[in-house]
Amino acid sequence: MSTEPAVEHNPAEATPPDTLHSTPPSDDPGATAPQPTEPQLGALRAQDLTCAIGRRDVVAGADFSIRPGETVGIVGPNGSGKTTLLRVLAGVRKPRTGRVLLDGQVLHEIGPRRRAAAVALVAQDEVPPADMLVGEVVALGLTPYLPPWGLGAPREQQQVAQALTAVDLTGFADRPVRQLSGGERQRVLLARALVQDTPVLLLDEPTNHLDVTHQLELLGLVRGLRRTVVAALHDLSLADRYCDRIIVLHNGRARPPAPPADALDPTVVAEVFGVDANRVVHPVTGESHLLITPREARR
Ligand SMILES: Nc1ncnc2c1ncn2[C@@H]1O[C@H](COP(=O)(O)OP(=O)(O)OP(=O)(O)O)[C@@H](O)[C@H]1O
Repeated sequence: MSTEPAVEHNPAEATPPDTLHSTPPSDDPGATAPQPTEPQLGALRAQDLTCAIGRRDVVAGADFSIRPGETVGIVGPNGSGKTTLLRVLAGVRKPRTGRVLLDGQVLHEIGPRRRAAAVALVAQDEVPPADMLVGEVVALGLTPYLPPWGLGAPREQQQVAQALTAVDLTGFADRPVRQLSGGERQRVLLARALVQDTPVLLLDEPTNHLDVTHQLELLGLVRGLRRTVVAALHDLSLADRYCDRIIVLHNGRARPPAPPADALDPTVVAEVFGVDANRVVHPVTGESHLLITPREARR
């Protein structure tokens, strides 16, 4: 059967989900609790990447690096190429020119099984077969780690149950997919990607269909994972709040990843999206929020 080398990142050896950004340093000299180390895997590098559909270049000359464990947003108007770029970063679409390096290896030269253990993509509006059970869909994320016909072990069921709990779908494993709402289906697909336990997680519009509570929970969850996350997002305020850096796509180009305050500077937002952006301080939390308003609102 498969002659692919052993996977590099087996969930059986994976560290339990931990918070990358939120663990404060201990000031107790006697404290023995181990501090989480920075993730070692999941460095993505786009080298002079041109992504095309047919003969048309959708994004040209993209050149950037994403560090292991970073959460990077991709924003841009409709049709600017967010999905196309994500699919190239996932290895499911070949670039027209340039290459993607994953931990120094050319992504498109890695075999499908090993790639599936390294990169998970939650596509926009994917609809799993309606007659599958929720647990079966989530278990598909374990496929790269299993021997042929290896599904069904208690350990796998436990991993599926944990992932469903992480996306607030405890007890859904035996529900048919056809009985789910759009938002619940979206969270099942995220659970599948969680059990896939890859160093890199690519999300295409992950908050589509989600109510406001689950939008915030989902982005908080993925940001707390010790993984590299790249997410295409339409909501600039959410991108501003949850991303370490943001790539803005505009006129066929990808601006280099920059911290939200720079990437979503009011001048950039006005030029790219034609709306006004203002930073305001939340009156209760004191946090900075990006406020988007239509241009005519100021007239
Ligand atoms: N299968 C296809 N055939 C031809 N053109 C396509 C195809 N898929 C996408 N395109 C075009 O490629 C461009 C980029 O599409 P893409 O889906 O990557 O944009 P996007 O930024 O993700 O858009 P949205 O915000 O609407 O989801 C668009 O102009 C789109 O019309």
